[in-house]
Amino acid sequence: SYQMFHPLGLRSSAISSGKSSLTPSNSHLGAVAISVSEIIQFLSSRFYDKVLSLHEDSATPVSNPLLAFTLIKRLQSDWRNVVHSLEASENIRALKDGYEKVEQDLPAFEDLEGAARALMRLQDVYMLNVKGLAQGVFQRVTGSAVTDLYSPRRLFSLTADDCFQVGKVAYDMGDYYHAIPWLEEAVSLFRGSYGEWKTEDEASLEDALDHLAFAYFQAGNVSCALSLSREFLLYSPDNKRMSRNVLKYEKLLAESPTRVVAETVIQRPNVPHLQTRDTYEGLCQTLGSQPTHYQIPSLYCSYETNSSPYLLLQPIRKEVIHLEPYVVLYHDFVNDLEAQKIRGLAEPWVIISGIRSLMLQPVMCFSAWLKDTVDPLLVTLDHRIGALTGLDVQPPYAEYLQVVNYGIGGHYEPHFDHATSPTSPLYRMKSGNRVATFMIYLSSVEAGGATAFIYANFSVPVVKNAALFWWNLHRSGEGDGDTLHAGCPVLVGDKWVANKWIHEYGQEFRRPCSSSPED
Ligand SMILES: O=C(O)CCC(=O)C(=O)O
Ligand SMILES: [Fe+2]
Repeated sequence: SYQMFHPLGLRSSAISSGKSSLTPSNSHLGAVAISVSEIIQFLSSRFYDKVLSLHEDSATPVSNPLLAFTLIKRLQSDWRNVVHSLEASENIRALKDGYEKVEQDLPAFEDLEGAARALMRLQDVYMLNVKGLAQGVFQRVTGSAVTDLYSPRRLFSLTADDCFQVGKVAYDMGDYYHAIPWLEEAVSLFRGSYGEWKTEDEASLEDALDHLAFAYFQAGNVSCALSLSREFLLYSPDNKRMSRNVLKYEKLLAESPTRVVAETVIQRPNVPHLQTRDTYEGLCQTLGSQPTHYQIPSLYCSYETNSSPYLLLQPIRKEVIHLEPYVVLYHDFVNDLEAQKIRGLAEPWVIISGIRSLMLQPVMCFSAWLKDTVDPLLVTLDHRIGALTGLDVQPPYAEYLQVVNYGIGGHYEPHFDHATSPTSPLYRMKSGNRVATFMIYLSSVEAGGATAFIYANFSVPVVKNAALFWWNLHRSGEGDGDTLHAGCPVLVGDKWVANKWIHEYGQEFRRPCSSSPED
């Protein structure tokens, strides 16, 4: 029996999934998907079908001599004729025209760069193994221990060219710490598929060897650089530059043979918050590291009514997570419908671009401010927050609800919610500093995304529908330095939170001041 061939490098999967499952609200990506699917439909209705029909019944055993002849003829000349026909060139023109129409809406190189950096951040924070990532699994490797951080239902592996592009982004930034493992993976995958050229690939085994050799050289590992350069010359023996490199590396090694064994430890590139980075990443990995209630009796769970008639009817389960700073989690503060409704209200403002929201650049999140007049639900929530905390959350004593959406790799660097400088724009509301934060988790995430309190040394996993409350200021009005916190990168999933920031004014009788800075 004969194998099916797909012309034009189109895979059957790409054709059958013409109109992808993306929703129209996912603006750019949706628009692209529809246009591309039109092109594919155009191709499939004419050219593709024609070639397909040439191969019909080719899987059934050939017993009829006429059939045998026509089958051989189809494969020998008909297919070639169709491919070289005028019709084929018309189709290729249609494909190009369609591409040019959508080209400016497609992701730019900066988007690819941002996505690659997001992958590397996930790799760092969760100590993910590159080989595993390339195979579609999310494993943390510490020493010889391997932990599955997330088990996807469907494995989605990366190609050699995918790994090369990630490595290249790091390489171009002089970040050999990240470039090396990704280029290693690219080299190993390219080696395994040598000779199977893919139309969509930009790089080849030679490119990967070339970059990896130079990355090793830059990192001080001359012997690796030498053996990779020699391998390169097996494929491209005429490359003058590489021949010169090989001579240079050989000379270096001859001059100082100790380089052969020298283990070079490459440093991870400096990132902001270096001093707090290790604690932060450790807290993100443990996904909720607050001490258990058995260990510290002062931490407890209770049903909160706060003597409010509103809450007597429907008490909310309160879990005290930490005492200094005082952090509590209110379970089921909202229900699924309410959470969905708030996400929906914010969505038009949050989704700037389907593609860009998939993997985002530095701040890594999009936010929307929802005024109480937008929907009665916001007023209900204000009442609920007020009843629960005993604080006045009417404007101007609290800000509008801020809804934040994090894409994959999205995170929020360590920060304080309160103003730490007298010139902060937070004082424009003329109601003082942000005395407290009330943060609602509007979605669950599959992996990652915990809220980490760096100096206080604990983290809270995302608990859908729960709300986290903490005081940002001491009773004296001074900022509580121990509230430094961060949103850990989202490994898998779509994280949504809503913040209600409560200000100092309006709370004078609800949270009386004290001159003791410890309070
Ligand atoms: O997303 C988180 O877990 C933290 C968010 C946060 O700190 C903020 O929005 O100010
Ligand atoms: Fe915050």
